[in-house]
Amino acid sequence: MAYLMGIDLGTSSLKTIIIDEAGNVKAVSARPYQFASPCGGYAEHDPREWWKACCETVKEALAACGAPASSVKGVSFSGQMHGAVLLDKDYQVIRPAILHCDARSAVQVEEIKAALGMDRVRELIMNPVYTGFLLPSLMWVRDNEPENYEKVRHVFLPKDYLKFRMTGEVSSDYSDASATLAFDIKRNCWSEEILSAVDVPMDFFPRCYGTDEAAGTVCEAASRETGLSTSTVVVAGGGDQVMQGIGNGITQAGSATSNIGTSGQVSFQSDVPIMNPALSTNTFCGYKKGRWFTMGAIMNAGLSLKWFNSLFETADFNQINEQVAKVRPGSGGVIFLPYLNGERTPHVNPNLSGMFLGVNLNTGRPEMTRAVMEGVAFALYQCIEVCGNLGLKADNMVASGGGARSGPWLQIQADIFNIPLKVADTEEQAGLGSAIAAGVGAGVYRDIEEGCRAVVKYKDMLVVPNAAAHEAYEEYYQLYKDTYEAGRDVLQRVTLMGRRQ
Ligand SMILES: Nc1ncnc2c1ncn2[C@@H]1O[C@H](COP(=O)(O)OP(=O)(O)O)[C@@H](O)[C@H]1O
Ligand SMILES: O=C(CO)[C@@H](O)[C@H](O)COP(=O)(O)O
Repeated sequence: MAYLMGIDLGTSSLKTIIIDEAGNVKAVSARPYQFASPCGGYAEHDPREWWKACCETVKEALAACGAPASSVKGVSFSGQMHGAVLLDKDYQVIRPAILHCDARSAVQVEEIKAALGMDRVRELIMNPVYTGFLLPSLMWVRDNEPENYEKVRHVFLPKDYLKFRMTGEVSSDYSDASATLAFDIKRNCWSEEILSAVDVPMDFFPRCYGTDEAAGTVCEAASRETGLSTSTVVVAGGGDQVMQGIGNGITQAGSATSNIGTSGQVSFQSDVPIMNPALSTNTFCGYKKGRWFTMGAIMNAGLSLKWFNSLFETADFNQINEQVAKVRPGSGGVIFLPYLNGERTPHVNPNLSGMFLGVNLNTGRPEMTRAVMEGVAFALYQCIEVCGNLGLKADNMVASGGGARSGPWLQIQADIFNIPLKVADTEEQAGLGSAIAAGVGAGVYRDIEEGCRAVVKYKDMLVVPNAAAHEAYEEYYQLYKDTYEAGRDVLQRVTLMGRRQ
C-alpha cells in the first residue's frame, strides 16, 4: 500500500497529514504558532520556525501511522500565500518572512502602480496591488533595510522554504508565483516587464513547477531531520487556496468554495482568467495550465474570532459554539465589521480597523461572538456579490477551513449566502489536497482529477439555508454595508491614528 503526505503551512499552525492511496487518513499532526507583529500593521514569521514545526509534525505523523518511511511515496505542500522569504547566497534566511497580512508596504504599492500604469496592472497582474504581497514586501526591504536587501539572492513563497529544506533546491509553483504581483498571469511566467519597471532583478526568482510535478526527492539532511526516506518524491504543491480546492474536490470550472481560515475567501474555478476592471478580487493560476480561479478575499475571518476569544480567559470552541447557537440571527442588533487588519475584497484598503455597532445593555459575550461570526459571513457574502457581478455564480459551495468545524458558523454562512453548503469529510482539506498532488507527482494517480475521485469524500449532510433567517439577514447585510460607507473616512483616520501611537 502506498502512503502519501501533505504538509499545510497555515498562518496560525502547520499540519501534516498521511493518507493511504484509497484516501483513508492514517495520521494528522499539528503545531500551532504565532506570527510576530513588532509594530502596528506588521506581520512577520521566522521561516526556521516553520521548518521546525514541519520536522516535528512529520516525525509525529510517521510514528502515528506506523508504516515504514519508505512506503511514503510522495510528499507535497500547501502554503499561506503572498509572503516573502528572502535567502542570501549561502541559502540562509536574511530576515523574518513578511506575511500576506502585513500592511507596511503602502508606499511600494503606489510605486508599482505608477511604474506600470493601471492599464498594464489590469492586463498583466490582473490583481489589486496590495500590501503583504511578495513584490511590494521585497521592495519595502530594498527601501528600508538596504543592508538586508544587498544580501538577497533568492526570493520565494512561504511553503517554498519548506520545499527547499526538504530537497536542498529552490523552486516555486505557478499558483503561488501568480500571487506575488511579479508574475504574468496569462503566460504563466515571471514578468520581465513588471520586474524591470520596479528595478527588481529577475534572477531572484526561482524556477516554477506545476502543482503536481516532482520538484526533487528528500535530501539527506531532511531525511535525518524528518525521518522521511530519501526515496520519497517531493512534489511542488501550491498556494493554500489551490490545494484546499483540490482537497475539497473542486476541480470543475464553475465550482466554488467558501473558506474560513485565519483569513477567508470565496473561490470560483474557471477555465479563463477572469478580469475585474475594479481590481477588487484576485485571479490566480490554478492547479494546472488552462485553469485559473477568481476569489474574493477577506483579511480577518477565523482571526476575528481568535482575536475576540483572546480577550477572555477561557475560549473553548465547544462552549462558544453552544452559546452562539442559542442567539437568534442578528445577534440582538449587534453588527461587527471584521476589518481588524485592513480589508481586501471589496475595499482594497489596508488602513481600516474593526468595529462593533449596536451594543446595548443586553449585549453579552454570546451576542458579540455571534456578531463576529455574522460579520465574517457578511464580508464573505460581499465577496460572493462582487464575484456574481463578474458572472461567477454557484448553486452550492463547499465550506472549508477551521470555521467549517463550527455548526452555527456553517448555518450562519448558508443562511446569509442563501446557498446550500457541502462539507468535506476531512478537516484538513489543504493537507489532503497536497497529499493528492503528492500522489500524482509520485505516479500513484494519473492526474489530480483521478486523485480527487479516489480520495475526496463529503460529510453525509448538506447545510441548507433557512428562508426566514436569510430574509432577516438581508436587512442586516444592508446595514453592514451602510455602516462601512457612512463610517469609512472616520475609520481610516482612527486606524492611522492608532498606528502612530
Ligand atoms: N471548532 C471551531 N469552532 C469555531 N471556529 C473554529 C473552530 N475550529 C477552528 N475555528 C476557527 O478557524 C480558525 C483556524 O482555521 P484554520 O483553517 O485552521 O487556519 P490556518 O490554516 O490559517 O492556520 C481559528 O482561528 C478559528 O477562528
Ligand atoms: O491571502 C490568502 C489568499 O489570497 C490566504 O490564502 C493566505 O494564503 C493565508 O491563508 P490562511 O492561513 O489565513 O487560511
